[in-house]
Amino acid sequence: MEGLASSRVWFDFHSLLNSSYTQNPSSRSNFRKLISFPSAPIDGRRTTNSCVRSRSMNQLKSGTLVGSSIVDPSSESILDELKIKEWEIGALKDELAATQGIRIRRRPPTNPPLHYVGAFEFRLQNEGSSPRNILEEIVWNKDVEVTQMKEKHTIYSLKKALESVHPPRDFIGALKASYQRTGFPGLIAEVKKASPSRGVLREDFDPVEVAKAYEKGGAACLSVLTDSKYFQGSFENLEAIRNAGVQCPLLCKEFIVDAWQLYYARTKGADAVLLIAAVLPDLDIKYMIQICKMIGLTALVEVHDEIEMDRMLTIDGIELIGINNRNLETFKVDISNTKRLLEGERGEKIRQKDIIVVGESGLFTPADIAYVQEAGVKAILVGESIVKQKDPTQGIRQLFGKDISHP
Ligand SMILES: O=P(O)(O)OC[C@@H](O)[C@@H](O)c1c[nH]c2ccccc12
Repeated sequence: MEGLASSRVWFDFHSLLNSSYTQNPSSRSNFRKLISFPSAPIDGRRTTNSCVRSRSMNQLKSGTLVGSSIVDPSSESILDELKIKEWEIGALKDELAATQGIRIRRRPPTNPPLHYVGAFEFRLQNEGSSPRNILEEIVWNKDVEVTQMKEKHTIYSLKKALESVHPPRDFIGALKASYQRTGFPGLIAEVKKASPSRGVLREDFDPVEVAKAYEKGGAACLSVLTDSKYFQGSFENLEAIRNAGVQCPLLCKEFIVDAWQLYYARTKGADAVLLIAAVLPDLDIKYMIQICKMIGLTALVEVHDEIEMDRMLTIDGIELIGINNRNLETFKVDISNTKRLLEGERGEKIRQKDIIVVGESGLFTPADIAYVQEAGVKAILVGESIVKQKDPTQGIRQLFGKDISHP
C-alpha cells in the first residue's frame, strides 16, 4: 500500500516537472492538488509554503484533522500513511525548490516510518538529515520555532491584533526622500548585537539607544534583528524601538519561512520584512508579497547571485531588491557582488521595472559607498561598521565621510 502510494506520488511529480510545471498552468494546479493534501488553508486559500509541512501532524495527533474527513487519531495505519504523505511532501517541495536553483532544503518534518518503502531517491536525499550549512541550520531551527509560536499566537488572534496596530510607515518613501535630501544612498541602519560570522559586535548593547543614535545620524530606516538564537535579537527590541518615539520605518530582520511570521511582524510594529530568495521558492515569494501588500508591509527581497536575481525579476510586484554581499551559506563577503548583479541586461531590466536596489553587507568606508552607488544602488543596509562605534551617530558620519543628519 505505502509503496504504491509513494510511487504514484513520485511518478506524478516527475510527470508534472517534465510537463514544465513552472510554465504550464494546468500542471501547476494539478501539482497544488497533489501536494496540498494535508494542509489547512491560511487566509482561506491554499499555499504550497511551509504551512503545509509544519502543522498537519500535530493537528492529526490531536484529532483535529484538516480537510474534509474526520480521522480517529488512534488509527495507527492512517497516521502512518499520513506521516509518509507529509514526509513525501517535504521531499517534493525540496525537489521543486531545487529546480529553481535553491540549495537550502527545508527541515524534514519527521523521518518516514521504519517500514517505508518509497522512491530510492527520496531516501537518499533525506538520509541522515542534518543541515549542510549555517543558513540551512538557521532555517530548520526557525521552522521549529515558528511551529511553537503559532500555537501561542493563532493567525486569528494576530489578525485581530492588526486592527489596533498603528498604520505602517512608508519604507520606500523614506529611502527615496533620503536619497533626494543627501545625494547618498538612503541608509537602512541595522540594530545588530551579534552575528554567527562575527560574534558579538557590541557588548553594551542597548537597542533603543542605538536606534536613536542612528536616527540622529541621518538614517532613513532601521533594520532590527529579531532572531535570538543566532543574532541575539528579539521582537521585544523591535517593539521597544517602535514604542520609544523613533520615527524611522522599521525592517523586521527575520528568517521568514512561513506567512504567519508576516502577520506577527506587523503586530510587533514592523513596516517592512525581509524575504530571502535563497530560502523561498517563487510561489512562496509571490504569495508572501501579496500578503505583505494586504497588511501594509514593504517586502525587501534579498538575492545573492544571478540565478536568484533572475528569478526575482520574473515576479511581478517586487519594488525593493537587496543584493547581499555576504554569502549566507559560507559567510564570504565581496562587495563587487552588488556591481556584478547590476551589470548589463539585468541592470536595464531593474531600471525599467523601477525597482530600488539596496546594497547589503560589508560596507565600511566612503569608498565602499561610492562604489555601490556607482553600481546603481539607491539604498544601503549597514550593520557592523556603525554598530561597533562607541557613538553610532559618529559611525554614520564616518561611513559617509560626511554629516548626513537632518539640519
Ligand atoms: O553587518 P553588515 O556586514 O553591515 O551587514 C548588515 C546586513 O546586510 C546583514 O546583517 C544581513 C543581510 N541579510 C541578512 C539576512 C539575515 C541576517 C543578516 C543579514
